[in-house]
Amino acid sequence: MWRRAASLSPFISSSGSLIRNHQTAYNLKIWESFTTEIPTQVKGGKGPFICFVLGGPGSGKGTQCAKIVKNYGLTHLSAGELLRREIASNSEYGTTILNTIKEGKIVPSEVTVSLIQKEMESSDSKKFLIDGFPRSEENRAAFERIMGAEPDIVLFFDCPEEEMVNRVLNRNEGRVDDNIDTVRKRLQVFKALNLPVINYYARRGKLYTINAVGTVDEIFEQVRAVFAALKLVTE
Ligand SMILES: Nc1ncnc2c1ncn2[C@@H]1O[C@H](COP(=O)(O)OP(=O)(O)O)[C@@H](O)[C@H]1O
Ligand SMILES: O=c1ccn([C@@H]2O[C@H](COP(=O)(O)OP(=O)(O)O)[C@@H](O)[C@H]2O)c(=O)[nH]1
Ligand SMILES: [Mg+2]
Repeated sequence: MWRRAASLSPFISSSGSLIRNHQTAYNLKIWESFTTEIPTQVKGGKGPFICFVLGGPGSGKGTQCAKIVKNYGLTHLSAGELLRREIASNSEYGTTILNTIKEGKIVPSEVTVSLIQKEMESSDSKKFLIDGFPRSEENRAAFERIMGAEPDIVLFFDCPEEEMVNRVLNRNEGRVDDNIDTVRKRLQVFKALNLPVINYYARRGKLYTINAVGTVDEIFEQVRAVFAALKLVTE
């Protein structure tokens, strides 16, 4: 079992410097994201803790998720990895998914949500880190509708485009979408479809913006402050 404290720690609520003074690469009105209360769960506290991890391609989502898993024991579900696994398994949607990823577009919500749903429902975990999803308002609505759940918090790794492009082009994981043409398309999709989701969660007081420039450890210190403030306790 795990639980959360009833309010944010003084560290975040009094100084708030980690998030409050940060000018985002995309000029988001992140002041709206501030809340002095822990976000309420739509499921009355009965469902698992859900953290969505958002950010452009190469912003460091996967890298930071690995550290969150190590330090806080959340179960990591990367939507992109689930889709790549589906391609590798030659499933009925494999070719469609592959072509969509090559184009930097977004796979139909039903496909992605059903993969996430399968993972969540077959797991005993009570805390999930959902990485790279939702990528559009339609994705978000489909998750809410199908899962009957909302995230408790959303981390946004905010990174300048030039840095994201450099990281993607140097990633060396042999991905079909890590090339300059696809990454340019992915950045357009990110701005057009993913930023509105990020803004939505800012308005809902669930967004924690992390400055994604710096060393992996420096960035993780900001993440640690968010989790410390939430007092996620594993019992
Ligand atoms: N803070 C950082 N500084 C420089 N390179 C980084 C940093 N964080 C991650 N990377 C590298 O950038 C690339 C993209 O990181 P990744 O975690 O895969 O991002 P995302 O999942 O957001 O696309 C990887 O090669 C990773 O090793
Ligand atoms: O919910 C998702 C997650 C990923 N993708 C597709 O998978 C690609 C790679 O996603 P991933 O999260 O692995 O990329 P990252 O942002 O980590 O580089 C995206 O560009 C999309 O084409 C998608 O359609 N829906
Ligand atoms: Mg990733």
